[in-house]
Amino acid sequence: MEFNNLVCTTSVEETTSSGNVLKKTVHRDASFSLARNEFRDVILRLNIGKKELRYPLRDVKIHKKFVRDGKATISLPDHNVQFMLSNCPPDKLIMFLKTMHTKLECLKKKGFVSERQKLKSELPRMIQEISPLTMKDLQTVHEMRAKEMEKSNLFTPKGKRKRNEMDSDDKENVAPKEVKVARKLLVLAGPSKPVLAPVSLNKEQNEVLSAVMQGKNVFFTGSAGTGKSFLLRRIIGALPPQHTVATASTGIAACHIGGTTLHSFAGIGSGRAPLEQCIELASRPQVTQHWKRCHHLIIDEISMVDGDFFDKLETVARVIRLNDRPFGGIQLIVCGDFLQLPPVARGKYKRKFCFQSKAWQKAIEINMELKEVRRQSDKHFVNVLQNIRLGRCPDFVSNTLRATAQNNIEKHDILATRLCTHKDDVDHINQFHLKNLPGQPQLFISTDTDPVYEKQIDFLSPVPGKLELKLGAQVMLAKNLDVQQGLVSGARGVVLGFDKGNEGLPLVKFLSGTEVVIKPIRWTFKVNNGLQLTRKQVPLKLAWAISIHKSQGMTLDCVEISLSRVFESGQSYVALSRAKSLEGLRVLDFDSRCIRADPEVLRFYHKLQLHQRIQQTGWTLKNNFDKFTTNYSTDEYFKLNF
Ligand SMILES: Nc1ncnc2c1ncn2[C@@H]1O[C@H](COP(=O)(O)OP(=O)(O)OP(=O)(O)O)[C@@H](O)[C@H]1O
Ligand SMILES: [Mg+2]
Repeated sequence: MEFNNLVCTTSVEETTSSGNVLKKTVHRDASFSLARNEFRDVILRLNIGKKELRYPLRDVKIHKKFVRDGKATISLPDHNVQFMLSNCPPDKLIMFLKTMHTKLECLKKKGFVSERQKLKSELPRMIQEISPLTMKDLQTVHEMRAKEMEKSNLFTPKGKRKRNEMDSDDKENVAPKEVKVARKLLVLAGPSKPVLAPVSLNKEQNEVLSAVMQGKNVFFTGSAGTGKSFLLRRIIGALPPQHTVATASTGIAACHIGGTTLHSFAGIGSGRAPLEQCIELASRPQVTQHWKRCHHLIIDEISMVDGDFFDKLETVARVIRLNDRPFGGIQLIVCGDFLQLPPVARGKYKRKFCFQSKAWQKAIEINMELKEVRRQSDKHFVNVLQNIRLGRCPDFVSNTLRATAQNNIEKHDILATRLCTHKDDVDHINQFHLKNLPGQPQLFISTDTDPVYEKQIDFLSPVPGKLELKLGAQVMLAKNLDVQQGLVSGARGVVLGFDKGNEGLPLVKFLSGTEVVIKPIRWTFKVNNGLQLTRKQVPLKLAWAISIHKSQGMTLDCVEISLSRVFESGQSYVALSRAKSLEGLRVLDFDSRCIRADPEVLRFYHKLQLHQRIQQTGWTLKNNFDKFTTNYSTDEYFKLNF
């Protein structure tokens, strides 16, 4: 990601030396960059229209509490000026601030060239773009911080301990923030690479990102675990937050990408009312405002979005935005896997997938496919899952899955999570097991923004407002706490006790063997009327069972599946593909009849691949027509919309 051209809205405040604001101007299309002059000073450049302002940096104060929302304040007391940045792509802003801070720290270590020396200098004048952060920069800052720590007597001679004698909490607390950042970056980058090179996306993910950044309407798909949601989070981080709306078809999936549900954004209720009524609903001032402000609409788990709903959305967007282009000119970034869960069937109506809608044909410009599976590393398991995805069940697939029935996946008293086809079963299993545990239950009640929105928060939140736990309760983490320690969303554990010294918070042992007291954390949910709802709660949920529907999008440690009541195409695939490994999976009653893929979806994917092959090989339709049309009539072939 190019870090050194931060386009955003900025308010420039000229201040007195005591900080009083003398003058304030707001610029919508400002751009900040960092540069060096002939004395190696770090220069902050601000471009407003044709004007360029330059500020050599010495003392900088950064307020970054809302950096994830694309906002920050940079104060330069030496220059009596401060900049309030907003609508910055969050990831870019973070990189920019890190670079500015680290480069300045390094310069402080080397020492500034004095004004006197500058006056005497005969160096030719020059200004050049600053280089990206390197490992050397980080090491310099790391060393400086360590020295500062020593100086500030945090390591008193008496209390001095070797690092490996500390427990993990100590390590986290002792490391200053900069060192933690440095560590993280050290892990991400190879030793000789600039640290801010695009680090963690693979080639195909980067291709999607670059199509998105070119403003194309993109649909990207791929099997379960190919990193679609992972990539979406990067895409969200690269777009201006005020104009970007991240949504998903379900509350849980929306929570994975820090967004809201598509229905909540659309503001047209269930979308089943006649079009005129939907338009009326969307014409309410607050809803209209959101539609107008949205330039980039992101939708995850598109497979569960109903095609008719998608069509209505498209018309509503055009009408409300008074713009005839598809979706009223909004850029669409859509992802999901149509071979996973389909839209919920509505009575006698025939199910319509999104790709069967007129809006889809009109709007989607580029189709891309991620092929590298990241969730599972075992090639054999990946192969089994690929067959299931396509509704195939050759012998090696059924043999492999049947063999898992013998798997002993219980460890450290942590039982496998049962994935259920029906929600009622989930509640029943969890409550039954909890009740049967001896001891008093401990209740954890969330702190929500406003009890009035409890239902809405319940729908969006991955954790309940009232969480009842007991010693021995099977639990699952609902948020990434420490990726390196394996404390990620979906990680399985068991409650070992309640820490009296810590407000009675639950002490949980995880499969990795790590034992941690789980503290409440805050979730923020954006809803359509501009409100930000929050819930503060212990990030745990009961995990004897969860529904397959809610598991879509998740990565799970140890799962047990009974497929006998599967009723949807794709349901078995979603369930099985949550497991990270065959060792962490137990299929109780495998029956090849429960492996089903929707023929319409298969046809859609077939066409998609056909189209990609044509593009890749550059073959002309005319010369190679026969090779591609084995499954299609000529008519059908020419109807291909790719
Ligand atoms: N480039 C990457 N580098 C490291 N890990 C990755 C990368 N891409 C994906 N992952 C990891 O792979 C796992 C699966 O990713 P993710 O949940 O985004 O897949 P998905 O395609 O959205 O799956 P599903 O279809 O089940 O929703 C996650 O643990 C994620 O962190
Ligand atoms: Mg996903």
